[in-house]
Order: sequence, then structure tokens, then C-alpha cells
Amino acid sequence: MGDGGSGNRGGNSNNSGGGSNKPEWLQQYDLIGKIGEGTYGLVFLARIKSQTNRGKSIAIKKFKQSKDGDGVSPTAIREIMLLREITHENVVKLVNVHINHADMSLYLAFDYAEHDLYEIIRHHRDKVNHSINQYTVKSLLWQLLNGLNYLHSNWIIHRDLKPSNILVMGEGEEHGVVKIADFGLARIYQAPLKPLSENGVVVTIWYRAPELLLGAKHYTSAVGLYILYSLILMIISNPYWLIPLVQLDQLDKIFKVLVDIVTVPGHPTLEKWPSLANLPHWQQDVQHIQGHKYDNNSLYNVVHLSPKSPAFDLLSKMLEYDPRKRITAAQALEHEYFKIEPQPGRNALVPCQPGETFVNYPTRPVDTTTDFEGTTNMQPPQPSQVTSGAAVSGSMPGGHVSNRSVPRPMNVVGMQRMPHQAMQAYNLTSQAGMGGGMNPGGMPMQRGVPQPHQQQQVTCLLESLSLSCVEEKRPNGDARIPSTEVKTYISILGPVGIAKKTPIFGISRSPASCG
Ligand SMILES: Nc1ncnc2c1ncn2[C@@H]1O[C@H](COP(=O)(O)OP(=O)(O)OP(=O)(O)O)[C@@H](O)[C@H]1O
Repeated sequence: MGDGGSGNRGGNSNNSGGGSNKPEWLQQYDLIGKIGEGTYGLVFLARIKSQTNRGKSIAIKKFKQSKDGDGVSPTAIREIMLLREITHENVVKLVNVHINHADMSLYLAFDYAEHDLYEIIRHHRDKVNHSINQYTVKSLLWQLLNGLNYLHSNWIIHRDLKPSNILVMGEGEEHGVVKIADFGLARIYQAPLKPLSENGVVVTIWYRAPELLLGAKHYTSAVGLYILYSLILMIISNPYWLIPLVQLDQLDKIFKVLVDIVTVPGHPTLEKWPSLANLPHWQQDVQHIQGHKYDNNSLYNVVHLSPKSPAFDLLSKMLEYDPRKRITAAQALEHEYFKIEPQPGRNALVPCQPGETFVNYPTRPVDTTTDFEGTTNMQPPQPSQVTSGAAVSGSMPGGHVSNRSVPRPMNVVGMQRMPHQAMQAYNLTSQAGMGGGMNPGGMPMQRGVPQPHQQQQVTCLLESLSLSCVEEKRPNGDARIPSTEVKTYISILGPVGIAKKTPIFGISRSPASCG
């Protein structure tokens, strides 16, 4: 897996943040440097030192602590709880959980992914003067849908899908495999769905489905499909709606593109979407929306697809206004688009059609001067070894601002595309063991244990353990989990890591069924 040794990076055990105060668990890694920063945490690249897996790249996410230094964000615990429960080829793999007992800071160790969709799109926008090849688009979408179908089938909604959370593996056995990451905002959903207001923020504005923009209080799995559509739009089109300002603005951008294909005029109508009138913002926005002329950019002008093509048909089904009519992930996977050439493959990064240009995506920039404390006390490596993430070279919604290293040669030998039958088998094995039955989204679920009632039980247990019961509201509005509670949860999780996969939640499940 991963890129064990690209030559453009520095790092050795001497500059593993923290110096002499280095906690014991950190000694198993060489900390290379910071690769990213999100709202809730910093992400670092490290390499395993031990004999087994020596040199294997690991992404370590350190959760930011509250300003007063006490307690852990519920986001962290939620992410751990969910990731412990789920296993799928298209979902990022949590390999370990570490804790610094001194300050109760939490660290999650993940398999490292060399690329993400944000950087891939940006590379095409800024550096390559042609669009992403059809096979790659189809394979990325296929794998994303597989991951999403797995999540939805298991009653999980991600709620923060965006390009930087869609990882793509670098060289190695999993080269070109998509991994959905960042489950900090993810939730288990049940019928009846809880109002969103109980759950706080959702989805970066650029990827919001129209019902969310119009104030819908219930988040359904259909939102995920809408987000995929907007991501794909970004991939195959010019970055057309990249500078939205407010929700209404974002709606205008959506309606502009939907002229001619879903309904004329582009904005939704009560006839096509009857529950529209119940959406909280509809009454206040209706005048603006109906009075606006959306006539310049129809979808096929933006995506340059024939309205008769399967790709166009799938896109229009994914962007159906009414979430109840929108295509589900399971249905999308059955769409004709995936049955015609080029067929999708497990390695999305190899070219497949003769004449298609191979794109050598750059490796992640690593800021080797920043350690776990976020300070710059690491040994600065030689200039030739480092790509600094500090310089600014453009930005995209929901992504980060960074420079890129020089592309390195990639070995594409032996990277085969998967025939359709094999893809089906791959899909089934990668989802093996998840529960049966139908979820609230009406999606068929895979056979295996646990049965629906058990699944419901697991869901309830997860919910009750989701820390809402112990969250404290700080005066500044932040929810934190007090340190005492963190200790309890850490003892549930195990002293050092979760590698042993001991049964939790009182339900013992085989490794095949829960990962
Ligand atoms: N396993 C991983 N391997 C490689 N890079 C990763 C991995 N997980 C996350 N990253 C990268 O680290 C960066 C920060 O990720 P993180 O999930 O903390 O924040 P984010 O999703 O970008 O932002 P936000 O927290 O606001 O949602 C992103 O660029 C992401 O692509």
C-alpha cells in the first residue's frame, strides 16, 4: 500500500515531534510532517518503524483540543466509534487509536492515501490542459457509489462528503482505489429521522443538495447522491460554480444548470416536487427563485454530454430535485452507464482507452517543519527533500491551499481493469457480512449477519454511546467531552489501540461481520 519511499520527503526518528517528551506509542513511527489540516484536526504523514510493515505510510490525525485543553471533541469519539464498526474497500481504514495520557490528546492512525479528489481536480484545472479521462471518472464514481451504498445500507450518512474527503490510494496493491474519509460528522440514521437541528452542522455549502439549501430539517441518504453529482460535475466541467456566497446564491447556481433537463424553467416546481412547500426557506425564497431568469447554462452545456447518453441520464437522475425521487446509490450502480465501455475498474488511475493520456498525479506536499504540537520545531530537511505546504497556489471549495511536489514516475504494469462480472464479485466480497433487510432509504442490504433487528440494536447502542449523553456545552457553544468521560471511553476502546478488535457494544460479532 501507499508510497513507501518517494524521494521528495525528509524525515527520520529524530525529528518526530515532541523530542525527548515523545510518547511511547509515537516511537513506533517516524513522523514525517504535516499533510493537512481540517476543522477538527491536523493530519500527519508517518512511517512504521517495526520489522513488520517497515516503511509503510500511515496518516495520523490529531484532534484539535479545546482552548482550555480539557476534554475531547465528540467528533473524535464519533469517528472512532463508526470506523470501528465499518469495513469496506471504499472506506478509509482506521488502523489504530493512540492517546497521550498526559494531555488526553487523541490520535487516529489510518492507511495513508497519496491522493484525494480535491488535488486531482485541482491538478487538472491548474496543470493539465485536458479533462480527467472517462475511465477514471467512471471508476471514481463507481467506487464512490460502492462506498456510499455500503454506508447507506448500514444506516450511516456521511454528511461531509467533499473532494478532500475522497481519498485515492497511491502506488501499491490498492493503487487507484477510492476511500471515503472523515467520519466526524457522520451519523447513524433511524426512522423516524431526527431533525437536523439536534445534530448541528452539515455538508460544506458547495455540495449541499437543494433541500438542505431550502432548510430541510431531515437529512436523508439522498443528499449523499446529490453531493456525488456535484463532485462529478466539478470533475467533468469547468469549475463553474466555485465561488458561491450564500445559500440562495448556491441555489441560483444549481437552478441555472438544471434549465432544460429536469424542468423548464430551471427552478423546481411544486408540481415536480410536492413537498417543496413544506421546506422552511421556500416561502421566503420563492419570490426570488420564481422571479429569477435561469437561462444561460443548461446541464449539457456545462458537462458537454449528449442528452441521450447514459452518462447524462445518470447525472440527471442524481440531481433530481425531489430527494424521494432521486436515484439511490444501489440503483445508480445498476445504471447502464456502468455497463458500457469503458467499464469501471478497481484502479481508477490507469488509463484504459488507446489514445488516452496518462496523468501522473503529484504526491501530497508534506510540511516537514510542523510537529504534532503544530509548532515548527522539527528539523527542517534538505530543500530537495521537502515540498512545503505553506505556499498558496489557488483554492477550491472545501479543500486546502497548498503547493504540489514534482510528479514522480508511476509503475502501471500489472494494473488491470476489472471485467463487469468481477466487479460484481468485488462489490459483494467487499461488502461481505453486513446485515440484511431494508433500511429507511429503501435500499436492499447485503445478506449475512446481523439480521435487521440486531442491526437496529447495534444502531441503538451506537446512538446511546454516541456521547450525546456526556457532552458538555461550553459557554462558547462548543460541545466537549470531559476528561473523566474520555478515560471511560478510552477504556472501552482498549488501552493503546483497537487492532485487537475486541467486541464492543455488548454484541459479539465475527471479524467478517464487523471488521
Ligand atoms: N488517510 C489519509 N491519507 C492521506 N491524507 C489524508 C488522510 N485522511 C485525511 N487526509 C488529508 O488530510 C487533510 C485534512 O483532512 P481532515 O479530514 O482533517 O479535514 P478536511 O476534511 O479536509 O476538513 P474539515 O475538517 O473541515 O472537513 C485533507 O487534505 C485530507 O485529504
